[in-house]
Amino acid sequence: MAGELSPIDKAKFVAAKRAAQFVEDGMRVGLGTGSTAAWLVRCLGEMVRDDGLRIKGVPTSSRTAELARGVGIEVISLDEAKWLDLTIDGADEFDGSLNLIKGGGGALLQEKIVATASDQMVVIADIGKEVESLGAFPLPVEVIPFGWQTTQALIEETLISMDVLGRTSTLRMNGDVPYITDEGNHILDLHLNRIGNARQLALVINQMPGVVENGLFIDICDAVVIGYGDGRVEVRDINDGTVATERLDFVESDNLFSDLSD
Ligand SMILES: O=C[C@H](O)[C@H](O)[C@H](O)COP(=O)(O)O
Repeated sequence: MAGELSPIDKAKFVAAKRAAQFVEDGMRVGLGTGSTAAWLVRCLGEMVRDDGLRIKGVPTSSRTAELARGVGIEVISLDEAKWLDLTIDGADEFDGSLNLIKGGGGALLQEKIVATASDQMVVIADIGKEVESLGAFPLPVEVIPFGWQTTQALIEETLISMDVLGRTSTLRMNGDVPYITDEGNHILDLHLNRIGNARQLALVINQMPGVVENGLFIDICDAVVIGYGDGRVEVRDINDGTVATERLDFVESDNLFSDLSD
């Protein structure tokens, strides 16, 4: 029931519901991963089922692919789509320039490839994800399993030489075993506290042997839809500088909202 959802879940839901309005008939859409993106996929599934919306979705993880198929969205690969009209995804942090940390759910690699292959990327997030400076959320870095400890040591040494605060990293675990991404890799989470120069850090990390990709999304996101627990949503567009706030009045009555609480 709607009343059982936390304010954060309500915020994620309204952000996703509002962002779904950006999706037009015939579009090829990148489908993000995570709890906020899952709301988006459900909203789009409802639009496909009830409004006859025809879209082709490119999922950014096996989890999202399964959910998208389950709600009736036609799923295609990025190679089939080649280029996307729009990608909508969650984020772990976003700053005032709409630079992001992503990968808290382990899907950063496919997410970055898909977002970069899109005309537009829209992030959906609850207001708690906004930060003045990126880095309080541990920065995920996808590394190949071969020699991961050597890669980790190299990353840590480099962070020290760059005088980046924090300097520790941990191998992400799934219970007692290392977490494995969809691409068969591991994730190192870098505990940095605050990232001064995110652009430089992203470039330096990606130059290291063993690193596949990092979770910093710089100059990729075009707009953010921010949800609040009371049903308000704010849409900020970095390209034209517009900010619009509205309240979605369907919160308590929406079928998805009352049926699902994941
Ligand atoms: O790897 C996961 C993704 O980058 C997610 O989009 C990110 O972690 C945000 O997830 P959530 O919406 O569950 O907070």
